[in-house]
Amino acid sequence: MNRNRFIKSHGLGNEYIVLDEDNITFELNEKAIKRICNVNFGIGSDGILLKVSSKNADIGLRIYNPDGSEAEKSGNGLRIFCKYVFDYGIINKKELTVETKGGIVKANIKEIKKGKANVITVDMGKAIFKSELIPTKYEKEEVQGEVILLEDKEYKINCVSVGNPHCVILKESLDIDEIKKYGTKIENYHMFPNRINVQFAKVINRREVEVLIWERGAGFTLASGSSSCAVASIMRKKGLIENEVTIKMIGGQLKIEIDDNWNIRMTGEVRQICEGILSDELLEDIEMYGL
Ligand SMILES: N[C@@H](CCC[C@H](N)C(=O)O)C(=O)O
Repeated sequence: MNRNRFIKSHGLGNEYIVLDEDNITFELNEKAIKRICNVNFGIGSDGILLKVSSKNADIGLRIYNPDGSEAEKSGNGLRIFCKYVFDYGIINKKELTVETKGGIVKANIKEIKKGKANVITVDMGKAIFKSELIPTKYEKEEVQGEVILLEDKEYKINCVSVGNPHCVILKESLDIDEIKKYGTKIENYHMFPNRINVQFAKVINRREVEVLIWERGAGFTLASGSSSCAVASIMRKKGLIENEVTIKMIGGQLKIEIDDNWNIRMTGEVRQICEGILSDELLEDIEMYGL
């Protein structure tokens, strides 16, 4: 394989660049991540997925946000990564395990189109509602319906971890400008020591939910797999939905299933955008300037 080869794919408009630890000639540090993810000075992406080895699973994955921070888990990231290892013959089976910082997940290539993985299911693990494990600084056992005040706005928040931390706000109507304005304030709210991903969610009916997303370390995105799992978990806990629900986002939709023990399964499409080589000039600029 060529040195510094990358592929770029998206899950419902949530885009990721995939790199292989054994195949890059530079250190994937904060400077490099920021520049590669920048749309003007790099390729542009909602994050980077780095293939690493694993002793405990078929393969390992590290997930980076465009601000250089590392995430424990990513739903779209996992489906994109599984498509990559399947399409490029790195793993030659339809059922595989992937080790992330947020735990080991089991994935299943559900639909293959022209020899390439198209629809993928991932068992994302359990929804965790315990405040300190999310983590939050709340002393209460769980953060459900807690009120926060942000300058001129009050929100009732509900928190959950699906491997990474989420803050779900139930709304009667969804406003993109509002999440763009308050997303960053909620992400960085002082009660969230590791920051948090934010969702505004509206129930359409017991099987359909509409969601807007503000991602930790990435900002406003068109879709998010772990956010979909988080929203479904909170809504299920409140008895607002059935155990199988379609999460509708700007970029597309995902099917989320939650069993009685809070195990979450996510199913959705992934599409490749392009593949290429990071140029020597880009690597020189990372070295010299960062972003
Ligand atoms: N887009 C992702 C979530 C990526 C990680 C997130 N920004 C975090 O910091 O936890 C998804 O599809 O789940």
